Amino acid sequence: MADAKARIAVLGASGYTGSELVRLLLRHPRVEIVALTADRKAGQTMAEVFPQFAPFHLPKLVTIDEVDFSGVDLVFCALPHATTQLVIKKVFDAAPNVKVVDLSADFRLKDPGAYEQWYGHPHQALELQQEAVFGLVEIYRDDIRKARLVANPGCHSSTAILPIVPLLEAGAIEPESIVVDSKTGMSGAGRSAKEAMLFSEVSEGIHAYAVSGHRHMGELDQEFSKAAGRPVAPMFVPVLAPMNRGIYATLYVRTTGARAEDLHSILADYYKGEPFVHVMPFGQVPQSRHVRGSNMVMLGVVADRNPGRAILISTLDNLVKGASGQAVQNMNLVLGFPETLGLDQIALMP
Ligand SMILES: NC(=O)C1=CN([C@@H]2O[C@H](COP(=O)(O)OP(=O)(O)OC[C@H]3O[C@@H](n4cnc5c(N)ncnc54)[C@H](OP(=O)(O)O)[C@@H]3O)[C@@H](O)[C@H]2O)C=CC1
Ligand SMILES: CC(=O)N[C@@H](CCC(=O)OP(=O)(O)O)C(=O)O
Repeated sequence: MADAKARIAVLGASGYTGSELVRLLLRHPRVEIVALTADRKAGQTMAEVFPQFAPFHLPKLVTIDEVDFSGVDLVFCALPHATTQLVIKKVFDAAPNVKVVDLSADFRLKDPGAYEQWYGHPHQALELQQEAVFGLVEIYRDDIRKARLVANPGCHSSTAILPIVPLLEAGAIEPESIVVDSKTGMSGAGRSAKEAMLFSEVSEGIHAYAVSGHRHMGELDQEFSKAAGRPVAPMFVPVLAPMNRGIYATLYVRTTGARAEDLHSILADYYKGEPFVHVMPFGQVPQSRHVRGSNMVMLGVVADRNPGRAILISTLDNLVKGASGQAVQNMNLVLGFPETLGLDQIALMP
């Protein structure tokens, strides 16, 4: 784009990922927010819903039907799963040249059967499902630059795919051995979460959920199988931890003969020069607070006492690199901006 600012709409701005987008976009030098939508909160101002935005001039929250998409360059869609398919179809009908970055799970799975298996209903926008590009920049950068519709990956999935895919591509780990233990903060459940997310239900404790099959398994199967060149079905258990933000995954693998140090070298080479993936020195362990509020992913590789096994640690902020930061990174590529623009936040510590 020339020097004019890109006109941005955020659908679902009254939710957690939508408001995180607004936080990031307000500091982005090449964009202008022209529309913000909500459902139950339509008619309110952003400052009424999120007082931290009171000092900023922002459009009022409206319903999606009130947005004129012909005046928009890029739409972020931060709506619940399933709602999104029909909304994006309508957006493209109204404005075929608009770009869309979708934060929901609706366009991540390429195989319609896999979508139906994990989400319980047939996909309602099959052509768009095939058109969408999986929005994990470090793996699909070139495809994303050319995309009209980018499907931001899930937060658990991003955390696991980033350390595992390079190792599978290198043939350095046994695909059948992968175990992903992924702890998540509560904001992952969204702002309209119900009783199970109350402070009194979640604080001072920790528990696994969706143990017999979490829908992000579909994304892991898809991306791991592609990297390995054959079907892979990892073990994956999500765990809810009493923190607001963050995904902290410990991943266990058996190697195909490589030492843990070799796995570390593969990851360090793969992510050399990547602005948002930091591979820690061998044996060092990142913490979730090292990435909180930033678009960074931190990876650690530790040797197991058994030389044929290794432990990987991967952590990111579910609302930044796991959602809205990743989405802005995608927007930067789609609109031809420098990839890191507006994403220079350093983690909040403590
Ligand atoms: N939270 C996270 O860490 C992550 C979330 N995601 C995905 O991003 C998307 C948004 O998640 P999140 O921000 O957490 O969700 P929230 O529940 O916090 O926000 C949902 C937003 O969508 C609006 N909305 C709800 N139902 C409708 C509807 N039927 N029509 C139009 N608008 C509607 C809500 O409006 P109102 O407030 O007025 O009801 C709100 O603005 C989801 O698909 C989620 O899976 C992806 C990665 C990480
Ligand atoms: C704590 C919690 O409930 N987390 C959500 C994951 C949120 C996310 O990133 O995934 P989607 O974008 O696919 O919704 C879950 O496990 O379903």
